[in-house]
Parts: sequence; structure tokens; C-alpha cells
Amino acid sequence: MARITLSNLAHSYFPHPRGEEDFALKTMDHVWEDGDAYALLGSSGCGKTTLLNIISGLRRPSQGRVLFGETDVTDAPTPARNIAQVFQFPVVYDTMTVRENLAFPLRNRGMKAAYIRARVDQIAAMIGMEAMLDRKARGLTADAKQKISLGRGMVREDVNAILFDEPLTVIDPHMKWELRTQLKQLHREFGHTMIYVTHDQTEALTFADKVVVMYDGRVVQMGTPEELFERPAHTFVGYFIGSPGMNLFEAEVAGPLARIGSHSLPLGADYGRPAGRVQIGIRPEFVQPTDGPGLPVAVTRIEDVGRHRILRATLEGRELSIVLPEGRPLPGPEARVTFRPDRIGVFADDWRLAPRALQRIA
Ligand SMILES: Nc1ncnc2c1ncn2[C@@H]1O[C@H](COP(=O)(O)OP(=O)(O)OP(=O)(O)O)[C@@H](O)[C@H]1O
Repeated sequence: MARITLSNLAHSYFPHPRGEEDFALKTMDHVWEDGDAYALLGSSGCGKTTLLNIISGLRRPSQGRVLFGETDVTDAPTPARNIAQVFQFPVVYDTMTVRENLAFPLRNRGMKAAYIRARVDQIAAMIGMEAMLDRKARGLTADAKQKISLGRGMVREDVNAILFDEPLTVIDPHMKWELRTQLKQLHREFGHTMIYVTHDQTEALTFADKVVVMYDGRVVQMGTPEELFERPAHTFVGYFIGSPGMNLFEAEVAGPLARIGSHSLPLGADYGRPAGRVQIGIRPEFVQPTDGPGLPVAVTRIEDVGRHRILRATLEGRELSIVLPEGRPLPGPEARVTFRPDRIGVFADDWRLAPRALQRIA
């Protein structure tokens, strides 16, 4: 197992990139700690697969280095990196039985037959395929074949890291949750460094200790699910994480006050006079209807989602979501709301500002 360091790394698919916009990955420095489970999350085209392929050695970065522990592996081919990979679609040997497929990586490394048998039984139990071990892979459903791919990815105990690229895409929704739980269990047991690419926040938040959020070729935040929820470093994290995502409004900020259109509201701290495109962000959980003074909103829709209700409203013509806890009375169509001051984030050119010092938190 190994810590993975990306040093001054960037990648362009163009042979002669003319500027930043030609880079699928913008310059980055990141350390992925040994033994942690990471989810690499972001919308389509943000660079997740490019980054994963650079870590696995399928692609050479056009700039910078990749280190496994202290060893520079930038120019090492995939087989020399001692990693396991699971892709979006199954990669299995049709003419082999399920047992032979699962045993393949262990046989290749010359492990003893008794160890292989015991380890394959353990992995088969994990992916729920004990009853199928002697069947040929040919003729199995895509779902079953992908479970074999997952099992094969996890069968070796001595890998530097296990990389998953959207591995549950073809898996039945009921089984998804179970497999994710199993992966987490396996991580607890064996402590492999795992990197799991997904564009699904539920998958990312339930699987990972740390979520790495990518946007437009950059890692905009690496943090625990709680950190991403509580202190998004970038407006994309605020909007992408959470259901519904963070409410964002263009605002004028002066010291401890923000102004949205003709309305003024207190911030939890003094932000000075930030330059650039200034926005304030508040999660729907911290916007609440009030009978007292507050911001006037027009409620347009109410969605009952079980434990709470989501109110869709407009404030100064901009959309606003409100999460109304169970048991709280519904407001009328013309309501007033408050934003909890200590839960308001201030962003300049999309990056969160720290109070007073006005530093970027990256
Ligand atoms: N082989 C390639 N040649 C040229 N451009 C590429 C190549 N592969 C990816 N790109 C571009 O690089 C950018 C990042 O793509 P990448 O596949 O890494 O994103 P992603 O986040 O994994 O997206 P998805 O979730 O759709 O797979 C995109 O603009 C994409 O069009």
C-alpha cells in the first residue's frame, strides 16, 4: 500500500496547448494518504477519468510527477504500479468459471492453492456469488459479471491501491447499496488505499472517508462529507453536494452585512469589502420561515419528501429552496424567511472567503 503524491501535475490532450482552457487537468498538488478511501466526484467532463488514468499509468501526464510512497512512477507502466482496477463495464474471461476468474490475479502472482481457495471463497461471499463459483462466466448477466470484476479487483491483499471507475453503473439499484457497504467493509478490514470515481454524490458520500470534488479540471475541495456540507470551499461544492444544493445569491458585502437587491441581512462575521463577483451561500436546511422580520419570499411549490418538506420559492426573482423540518407549520405563499447568520458562506469569484483576513480556502 502507498501514499500517492501528485506533484505539479497537469494534463492537456493537445500537443501544443495554447492556454489554461486547453488543459483537461489544471496544475495541481495533492497527497492521497495511504489507506484512506477516497471518492473522486464531479460532473461529466471535469477530468475524473483523466486523473484516474494518470494515477493508474494508462496515461502519462503532460506535466508533473506521480509518486507512490517515495518512488517516482510517472514513467512506470500500469503493470509495474501494482494496483488493481475496476472499470465501468465488466472485464471477465468468459471461458473461465467464476472461481477461476476470481483466482486469476492470485495465480498470476504464484500464490499457494490453499490460500487462493480460502481467499476466493471469502471474496465470493462478499459479492454474493458463492453459489455460482463453478459456473462459466459466459451467459451470466452483466450485473453478475460486474460483480466478478469487483471481486477480482479486491482479491489481492498486496496492492498499492484499488482504483474504481464508476463501477456500479451496470449494477441493479438494490444491489448497489449492498456492494457499496461491502466495499466499505473490505476497506475497514484490509485498509487498502481506494479511489472511487463517481458522479453520484450519494455513492461518494456513503463510500468515502474523504471526497475529492473536481470541477473544470481542478480539485476544488478534498474533505470529509461533513466538511463539504458545512464549509464548501467553492460554489460548485455547495451546489453539487446536498439535496437540494446550496442557495447562492449575488450580493454586495460590506463588513458584517450583505445586501441582496434591496434587502439587507447580517453575516456571522466581518468580511470587509470583497472584490470580484461576490455571492453568499446558504444551505436550504438553514433558511427558515419566520413570523418576525425577515426576507420576503414567494413560495411557488411544496414537495413532501418523507422526513421533511422542501419549499421552492423566489427571493428577488432568484430561486430559493427551504428545507422545512417535520412538524413545522407551512407558511403562506407570501412568507418571510431568515438565513442563519453563522451558516452563511461568502464567496468571491466562486471561492469561499475566510472572515476578515479574506483568504481563499482551497
Ligand atoms: N482521449 C481524449 N482526447 C481528447 N480529449 C479528451 C480525451 N479524453 C478526455 N478528453 C477531454 O478531457 C476532459 C476531461 O474528460 P474526462 O473523461 O477525464 O472527464 P470525466 O470527469 O471522467 O467525465 P465522465 O464522467 O463523462 O467520464 C473532457 O473535456 C474530455 O472531452
